[in-house]
Amino acid sequence: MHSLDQLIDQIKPLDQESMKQAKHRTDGLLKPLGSLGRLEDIVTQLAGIYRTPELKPGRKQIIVMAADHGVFDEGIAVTPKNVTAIQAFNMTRGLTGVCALAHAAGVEVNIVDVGIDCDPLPGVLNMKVARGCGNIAREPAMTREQAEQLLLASANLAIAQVANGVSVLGVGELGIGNTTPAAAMVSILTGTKPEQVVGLGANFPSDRLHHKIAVVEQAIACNRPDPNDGLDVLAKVGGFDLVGMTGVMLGGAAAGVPIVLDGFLSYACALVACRIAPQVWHYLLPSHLSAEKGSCVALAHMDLKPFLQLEMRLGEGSGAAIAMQIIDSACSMYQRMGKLADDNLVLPTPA
Ligand SMILES: O=C(O)c1ccc[n+]([C@@H]2O[C@H](COP(=O)([O-])O)[C@@H](O)[C@H]2O)c1
Ligand SMILES: Cc1cc2nc[nH]c2cc1C
Repeated sequence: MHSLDQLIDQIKPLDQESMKQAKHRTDGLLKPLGSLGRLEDIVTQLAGIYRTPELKPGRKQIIVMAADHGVFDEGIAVTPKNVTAIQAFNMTRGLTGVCALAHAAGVEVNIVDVGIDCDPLPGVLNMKVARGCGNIAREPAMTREQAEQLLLASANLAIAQVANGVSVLGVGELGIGNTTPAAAMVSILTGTKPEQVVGLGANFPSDRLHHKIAVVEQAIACNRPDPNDGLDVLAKVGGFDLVGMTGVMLGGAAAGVPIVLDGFLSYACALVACRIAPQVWHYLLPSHLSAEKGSCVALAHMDLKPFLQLEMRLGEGSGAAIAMQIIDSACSMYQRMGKLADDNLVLPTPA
């Protein structure tokens, strides 16, 4: 995809005929109508996304976008900044939370450096824009051109994965300090005050939360992003990891596969992706409700109801990995259950 307009044009509305056929088939399965609840909705959505009622299993992959944030210098996180690089490397060794959960779900993890503050890491795809983005409390995170180019490159990465056989994409991230820009994005895109969406991230002390709120307020006041212009929001108060995740959402939708969300950072990106291309919404599948403050505000704004509530707040795509098992369960229901109409409602005649 060469331009953002082209990318947006590529995202089609879901195929209504396939959805109708999938729903009809699900209604005819050996169960009371509607009794498998949201599993039934998932199948209908998948049929609309894949544009066929014949659902075939394919590869599942989580793309983890990793980057550092200039706003770290404002003292908004307690984790050392180099943990972004260390954890990105640990992804390649299979040691992180998402790696363990993805293993259980038969999901691939694809780790991408879009702006970690370190030299390129072995085994990590290098799409580094810079070693960390600008400090949003004092300047834009990046230029509009950088945001647009990274958005397109990330969308193209997602499209290439689909061309190589991936049929379900999940989003994940790594970025010490990234709950600060994400809170700014959620605040702007939902019209909610920062104090209602700024949370503790990775264990920020609650008695210093007022400082993190003040930094988000300062970022918004200094950059004045236009809430109607998603790219402006990303460039001014986002970060490279957040642009990367948004690009994967747009690219995955353009390539016609479902996008499984993860935690708070993914909600901020989904909000901006829907602002850039409202049709993306139909391709999104929520996973869990992150424990991060602001999660309910963001999800409610998009009318997305998470499947799971596990009090998780790790990020990395950990919730997406678990939700992919729910998608597999929905497909298994659709493919393996007997039909109401067959001779499945009779007992064998006694010999
Ligand atoms: O996924 C979530 O909802 C989530 C909530 C809080 C923190 N995190 C992770 O923790 C890091 C950001 O936290 P912080 O405190 O450094 O802004 C980043 O690497 C995220 O992956 C993730
Ligand atoms: C150890 C650790 C792992 C993470 N994964 C995502 N964010 C993280 C933050 C920390 C601190």
